[in-house]
Amino acid sequence: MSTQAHPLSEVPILGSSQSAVILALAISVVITLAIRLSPSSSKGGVYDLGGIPILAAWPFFTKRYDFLRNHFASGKRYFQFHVLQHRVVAISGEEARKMFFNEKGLGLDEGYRILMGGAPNIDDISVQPKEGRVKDAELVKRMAVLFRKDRVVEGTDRTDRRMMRLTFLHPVLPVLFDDVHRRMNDWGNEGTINPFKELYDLVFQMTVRMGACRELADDKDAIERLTQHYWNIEKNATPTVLLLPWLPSPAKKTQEKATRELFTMLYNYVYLRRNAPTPSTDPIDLLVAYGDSNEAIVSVVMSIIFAGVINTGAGSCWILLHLASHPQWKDKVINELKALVANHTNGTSKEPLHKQLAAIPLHAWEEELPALELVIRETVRLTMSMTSLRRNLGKDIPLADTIIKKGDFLAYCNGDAHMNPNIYTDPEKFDPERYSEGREEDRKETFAYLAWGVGRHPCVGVRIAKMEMKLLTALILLGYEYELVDGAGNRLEKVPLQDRNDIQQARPLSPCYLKFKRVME
Ligand code: HEM
Repeated sequence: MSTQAHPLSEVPILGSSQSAVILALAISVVITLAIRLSPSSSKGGVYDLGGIPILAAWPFFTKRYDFLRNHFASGKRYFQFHVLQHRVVAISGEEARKMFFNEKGLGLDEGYRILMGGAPNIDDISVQPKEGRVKDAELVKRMAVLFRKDRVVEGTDRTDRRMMRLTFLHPVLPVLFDDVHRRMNDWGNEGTINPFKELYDLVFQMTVRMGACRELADDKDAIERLTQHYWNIEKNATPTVLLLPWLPSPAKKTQEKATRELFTMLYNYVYLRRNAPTPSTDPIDLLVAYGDSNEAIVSVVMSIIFAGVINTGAGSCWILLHLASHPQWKDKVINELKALVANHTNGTSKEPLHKQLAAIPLHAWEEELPALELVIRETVRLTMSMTSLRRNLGKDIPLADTIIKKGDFLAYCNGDAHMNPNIYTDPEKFDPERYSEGREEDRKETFAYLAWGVGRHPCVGVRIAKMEMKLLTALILLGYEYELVDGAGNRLEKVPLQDRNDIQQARPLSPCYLKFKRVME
């Protein structure tokens, strides 16, 4: 393994000393934008919201789901508004959806980076990777290799020769079970947890194990700090930061500070692994073997952790919430999990639950839990009704009687399909049976089911995300009895509605906790 010095001081990270100049510049740009008033109009089949651009765009950043759905409900099929100097076209319907997910020139990353924020981005701290940045498409390839099935099970890799030298037989699954079990022990035998904190913490733990290195995954305090940095970046992705990215607002400064600290923290682990006497099979070592610079590896690991935590965290929480209020599905899943344990372990084993579950082969987790698969499918349909974003990086694209030009943005609310009563009967209802043979509601239109991505950008983490959700569900359903309670500890019979404007964490509209009692070690 090649060594690389630890010149963190050499990494050019800009401070915020230019604040005063930037502030003056920002104010003048805001004034310029604010006076660019235009009336609303309909041109080329696209309705222009008009008005003061910054005000017209504001609800897109504060209540995105309501903003898009309300405009479409009022009869507009396509409408546009401006974010900074950029044109954003919001689209709906099957034809536009097909174009959105299939069109080659539409870039995913730029869409999210500029219109969503919330993810750490080393551009915010002006780090210059010495050997160039890992391109978005390359980054996705790196992730795909790290999360291959055979690596999860036994660590072999047949397609990538550089990685092959380092990927020995090293099953990750038992380590994940150990990690989660150890952290669940901290809950005690009885109590109440906020799933949107505790389960997200467990998902962070698993994602760090899957996407970084053992030194970090074994250090609970370091993961706690890392988690804090991520939430600081996410919580401070305010409309001001997104609409006025040059304004040195407190939120922007907090984001930059968190990104810098996150970068420094991960950089130290990359340095540690690169200079370790013997390479391991951990993801950071594999990325070192790929030949990437320390800075590039940090940016890959940062993205893996963000992509890995956000949706898996929400999915894990909502599976438990929905099962609590649908006892027939809960029983079905529990029976299925018990059968899985009985079929794959020694029925008389005195091993603790997490050890028994860890002994079950991955293929059995993937193939022998049909009811849990349906529950996951339905849960992610409901949680993933957020907005997909793209930027046109290629040639002009015709839409209605208008042209989506290079540099324009497109926004498609997945709720247009997922919450469409013509596709999904009673779409707000949790009804895992809707996918079963004979009903197959998700096949009524092209790309009617978008929860794992479709077309050009399917999710590369789907396999590991499903495994993580199954692992958590199994440990909780078999190891604990639980019910839903509100903030005052009163039992909730019905699951609260999801706040669809909570675009990152997908929390419920009213507080909801899990009251639990341990029933099996
Ligand atoms: C419940 C968990 C998850 C859900 C529901 C989910 C869903 C999605 C969806 C809908 C997309 C497409 C977005 C779009 O078209 O705009 C996507 C893309 C992606 N996902 Fe996931 N995801 C999950 C977990 C993960 C995990 C664990 C990872 C890896 C660490 C991951 C990595 C990615 C990446 C890298 C892409 C972008 C692919 C590309 O640019 O071509 N996801 N995911």
